[in-house]
Amino acid sequence: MQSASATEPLVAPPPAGWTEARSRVYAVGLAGALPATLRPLAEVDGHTLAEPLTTRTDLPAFPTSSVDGWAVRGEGPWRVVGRVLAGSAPPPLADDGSTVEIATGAMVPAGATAIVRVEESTRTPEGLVTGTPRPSPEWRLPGEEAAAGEELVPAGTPVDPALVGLAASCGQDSLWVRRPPRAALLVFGDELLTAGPPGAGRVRDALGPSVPAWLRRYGCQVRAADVVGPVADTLPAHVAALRTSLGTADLVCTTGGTMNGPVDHLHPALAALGADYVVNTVAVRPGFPMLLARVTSDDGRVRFVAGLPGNPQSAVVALVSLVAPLLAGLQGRPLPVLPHTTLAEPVPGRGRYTHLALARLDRVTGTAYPVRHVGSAMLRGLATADGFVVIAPDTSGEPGDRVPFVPLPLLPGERAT
Ligand SMILES: Nc1nc2c(c(=O)[nH]1)N[C@H]1C(S)=C(S)[C@@H](COP(=O)(O)OP(=O)(O)OC[C@H]3O[C@@H](n4cnc5c(N)ncnc54)[C@H](O)[C@@H]3O)O[C@H]1N2
Ligand code: MOO
Repeated sequence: MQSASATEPLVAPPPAGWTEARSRVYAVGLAGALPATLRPLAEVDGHTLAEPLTTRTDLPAFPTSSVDGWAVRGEGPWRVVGRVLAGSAPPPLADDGSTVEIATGAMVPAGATAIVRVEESTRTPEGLVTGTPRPSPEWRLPGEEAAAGEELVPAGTPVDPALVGLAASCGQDSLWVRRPPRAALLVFGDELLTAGPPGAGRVRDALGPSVPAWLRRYGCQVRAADVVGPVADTLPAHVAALRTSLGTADLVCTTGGTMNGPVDHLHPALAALGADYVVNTVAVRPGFPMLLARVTSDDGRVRFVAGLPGNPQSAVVALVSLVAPLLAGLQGRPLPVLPHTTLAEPVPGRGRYTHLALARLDRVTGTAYPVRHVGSAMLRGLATADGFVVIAPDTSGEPGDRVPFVPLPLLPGERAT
């Protein structure tokens, strides 16, 4: 591991290619994956499976009637010898010509040869049951869905409500999971206003209110107290703010100060903290000065600082490029596979840089349309886009080209109109 004292600048590796940066950051996140803990089912939504989900029994665990009716043995008419409701283990149906009334979900008694639906049965005046069973079985066999011990879902899968329900059906009371990462945000820039209209050389802080929301959509926990800024444009203030945030957060995002301007203190602050770079600058436009650094504390605990460039759209490019793969690794999830989309219109390349170009997806065809107002200082284009099309270095995008697409972490219903 590289380290540096406060007096020597950090050794800056050359710009990483965008694809390489994604996979490097992911691998480093995975190597520092959050600890696995055993949590009750009611608390695991949004966590990540640290062990595969297995079933403790066959599913279903017993032959289960799928209808209300009569479990019969042999040929009818059948003599009624009892009733079996869901929730108990019935005695066997011992004699041909006998039947028990059965409810949906009840265990089918041993010896039953068919089930006649109640609406397809009749009672004789003597109380015997008649009817014709359907040709296909009316009950579910043990192991039809899964066999005892079978792995149903691999480790690394995000836990969602469907998975929680499945785990309960499998007889699990708790699961080994990795928790959502804790993230913090430090906003740098004395020129930033936190209220009112911009003017007279000052701009509104657009990232303090929005980056925590993006981070939450990537599954992070971000407490209001962990959003700090603007931090004063001095090195001691930067170092102190980073040190405090790193005390509780797994990932501290910072905005601004990634370059070498007169008040850009991020790099010297990282040096003062003994951080080492995972990635320092990425050959992507916009967002080139983005970085990810790693801070290892005396107890061996690893935490990360993601330096998001100050230009607001560039900050979001850094989120999708570095922060998303890092978070996947930290949670033990797979590196997100990028879907492909077809370009509806030309998209220029950016020479030897990868170009991440904001685009909107046609909901019906899945085709990508570049949006307008996409300068790195602008957010207007972002607010209408679904994500970014990826134009590889030394290429340009032509209509009909299939290109990777980096989605924004939008929720169902957003961008629907
Ligand atoms: N000499 C060079 N200067 C710059 C280069 C370069 O290659 N050589 N690269 C430019 C690029 S690319 C970017 S991106 C920015 C990155 O700058 P920093 O990360 O150091 O950010 P700042 O200088 O603090 O701010 C840049 C810009 O963004 C505005 N800003 C910052 N924070 C916010 C915020 N929270 N909300 C809204 N706007 C914000 C800030 O006012 C500046 O206009 O560097 C270029 N310079
Ligand atoms: O690429 Mo900067 O990141 O142009 O805004």
